[in-house]
Amino acid sequence: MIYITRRERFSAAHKLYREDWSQEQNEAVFGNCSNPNWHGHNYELFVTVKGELDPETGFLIDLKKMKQIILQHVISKLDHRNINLDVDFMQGKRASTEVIAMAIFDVLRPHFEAENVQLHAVKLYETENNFVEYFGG
Ligand SMILES: Nc1nc2c(c(=O)[nH]1)N=C([C@H](O)[C@H](O)COP(=O)(O)OP(=O)(O)OP(=O)(O)O)CN2
Repeated sequence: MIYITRRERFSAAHKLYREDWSQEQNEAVFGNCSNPNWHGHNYELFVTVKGELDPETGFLIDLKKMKQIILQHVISKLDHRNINLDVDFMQGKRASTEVIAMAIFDVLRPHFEAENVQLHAVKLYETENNFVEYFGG
């Protein structure tokens, strides 16, 4: 079993809030991340897949293919977008780093399975100090 990781980046706006809470409640729980007029992050995404090497190529999966899957299904939907409003796979979900990482995992998993590799982990940095790792449910 071997693992390979591709890094991508995207910039996006979001806020952390619940519509069923007052602004005061949102601020008490989410702090300035609940600012009504949004705020942005430069996210860094690491996607790791695992499987067996193809002895003919020495590849687990062609990194160009890996890049294309991540760009098509994730980055193109998130980059320069509002995560709360614009992103189909985030509708009805909280835009926390944890939830975004889990949603990205669920989006990507079938596309890598179709390439005969297993999605191992999604690591998502929201800031240079804060990141989440998700290994599937
Ligand atoms: N469990 C979570 N907690 C928080 C999340 C989250 O996604 N999951 N998100 C936020 C804010 O959106 C934001 O990421 C926090 O920003 P900040 O604290 O400013 O992060 P920095 O790394 O820049 O902070 P330093 O204090 O400079 O380390 C809050 N909580």
